[in-house]
Amino acid sequence: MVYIYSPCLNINENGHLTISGCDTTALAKQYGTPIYVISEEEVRRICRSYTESFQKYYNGNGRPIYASKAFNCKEMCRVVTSEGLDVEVVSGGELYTALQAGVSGGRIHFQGNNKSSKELELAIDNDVGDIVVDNFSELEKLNKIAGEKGAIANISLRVKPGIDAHTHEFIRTGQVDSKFGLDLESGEAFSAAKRALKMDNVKLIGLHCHIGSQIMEKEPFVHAAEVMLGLHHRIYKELEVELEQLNLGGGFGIHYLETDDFIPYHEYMQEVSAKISEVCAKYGIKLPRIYIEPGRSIVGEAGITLYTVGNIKEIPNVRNYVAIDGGMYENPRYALYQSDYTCLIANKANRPADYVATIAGKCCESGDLIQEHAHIQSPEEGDILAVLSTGAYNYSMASNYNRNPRPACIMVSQGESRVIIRGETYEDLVRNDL
Ligand SMILES: Cc1ncc(COP(=O)(O)O)c(C=O)c1O
Ligand SMILES: N[C@@H](CCCC[NH3+])C(=O)O
Repeated sequence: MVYIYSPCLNINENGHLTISGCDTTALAKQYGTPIYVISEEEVRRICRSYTESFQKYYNGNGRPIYASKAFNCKEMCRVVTSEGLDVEVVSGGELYTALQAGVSGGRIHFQGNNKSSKELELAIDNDVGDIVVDNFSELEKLNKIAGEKGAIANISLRVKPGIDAHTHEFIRTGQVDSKFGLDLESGEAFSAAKRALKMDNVKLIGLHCHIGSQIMEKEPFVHAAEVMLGLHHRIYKELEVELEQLNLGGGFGIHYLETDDFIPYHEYMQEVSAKISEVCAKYGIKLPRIYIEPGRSIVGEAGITLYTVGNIKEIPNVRNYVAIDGGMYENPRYALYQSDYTCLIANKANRPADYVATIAGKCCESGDLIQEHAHIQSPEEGDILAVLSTGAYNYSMASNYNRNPRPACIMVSQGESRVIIRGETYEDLVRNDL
């Protein structure tokens, strides 16, 4: 049998996979396939465990921020903010979505390594509480735009702490050779702080770092906290400014396979908070307000994708291709990172997973695979295939490649389901064509 690791998943008396009490085969029938399904309960449970950790380890002096790039839509913004989280956005589009969902500007943190003037204006016009400045050019541009609008923008500085986390090279961001942020070691980040503190239309409120994504160990996070507090302290000592906040980013690993061995996030929280207290005591400085910015660990395991199995091509001594009605257009992660996934036949979930399959999409591309060497139940055309842990970076990275309409997204809770993003239609695909 396939190992079902998320608490929102189960197998019912018919041997069907369920999510938040909904039979996945019934969801596939009601809404069609492919579809993304997200468990609201699971998202809420994880949000709560983060907020409880903040209460426990920081006495509430800080807050988790949901990194909405993992999965951004209006309902998701509503769900996470109703649980007390702030929202991080990384583009004008994500910012607009959060605002449309009713998130107040003050609860939004705006990231991005190359924000346009238009995006910065949108942020200032909506009183975004924390614009995370990536580089000198952006700092000057923002000061000018804020000045023209008679505003003072609250900013943090995105710092590269020089930490090389062990994860896929495409999703590592804290090392010196990175397009993100201001370098710590060369003094670039300190110089940016000095410059910002002299500006009339920005207010420097904090520092930010993010070392990468799907990180399984806690040491790089603990190290990053220590290094960042070193800069915080240097700014205090040499520039006589005690910054209000420190954002240590996201990046906590989740299950994609049964064998994935990552540290549960409350353990990160415990060790990082202990290091922060120790370092602050050593420097004799006040504890800044602490933020973290998880995306994947909030929504990743809460989501699955459902497909209908199409043709099956068994090539003797080569491999078995099991074609599905989705592909790299709605989940490009295998094509990009050869990322692992657990797959199963949802209508045969209690049977042995003794068939080795390559799950192939329907795009015109040989690399359009969702998984290779997947151990699934013996498939037949018309079966429902479920791919687990697709809540993060699937819908948000989807495209219309081959003019495939992006699938709908369904939210489920306590046996009930509702559409939170409508599936695109062919008319949607030609809407902007002239
Ligand atoms: C600046 C920033 N914050 C937060 C995140 C969220 O990371 P994750 O989804 O791995 O928690 C990312 C993505 O890696 C990021 O670039
Ligand atoms: N999109 C990536 C991670 C990048 C995280 C955002 N900085 C993934 O699917 O794993």
